[in-house]
Amino acid sequence: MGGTISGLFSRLWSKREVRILILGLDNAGKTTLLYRLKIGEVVTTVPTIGFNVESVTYKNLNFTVWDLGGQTSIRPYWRCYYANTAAVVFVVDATDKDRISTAAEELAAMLDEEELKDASLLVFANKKDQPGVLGAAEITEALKLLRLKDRSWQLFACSAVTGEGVTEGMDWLVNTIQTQQ
Ligand SMILES: Nc1nc2c(ncn2[C@@H]2O[C@H](COP(=O)(O)OP(=O)(O)OP(=O)(O)O)[C@@H](O)[C@H]2O)c(=O)[nH]1
Ligand SMILES: [Mg+2]
Repeated sequence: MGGTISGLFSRLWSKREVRILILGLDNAGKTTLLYRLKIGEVVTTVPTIGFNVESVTYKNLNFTVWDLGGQTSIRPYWRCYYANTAAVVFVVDATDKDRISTAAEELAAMLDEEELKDASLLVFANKKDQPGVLGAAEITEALKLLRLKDRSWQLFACSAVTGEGVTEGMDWLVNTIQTQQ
């Protein structure tokens, strides 16, 4: 009985806030993704100075989704948001071949952080609506994802603009978070 009650409480508690961070370099499409999740539409964005935060209900889970600015000068502040994060959605601009290595460095530094050791990782290779983008295999390689240890991760190609691939990624995330709780 006690187990049932505490199980119920933990489910209620987890319903209160599943905290998700959307991270990635500037111009990756994080804010576009956030508002696609929130309102299902493409919004006109400006570079994020600071953050946007929205409550998003997806498949009966209530997420608090933080979209942090990705500019070089803002990245040092990402760490202020790491505590109690269930999952990181790392958005890569698949058209940006020149900066994939920078994205890889930022990802590696982030995953080294103790506060994120239990966080799942969803990588979105964004802007797949554009021609000649980096493929999933190339991004997996560049981000060294196959070397990740003790981490639930998955990569999906998507377009925050057309919506293609976003549901597939979010479904994986919901399943992963639910099985971990
Ligand atoms: N073609 C295409 N453009 C996209 C896609 N997602 C975002 N963009 C565009 O990329 C630009 C940057 O998008 P944002 O969502 O503002 O990028 P961000 O990652 O929030 O950038 P910062 O706030 O500076 O960190 C905008 O012009 C978007 O319209 C996509 O899937 N396809
Ligand atoms: Mg933004």
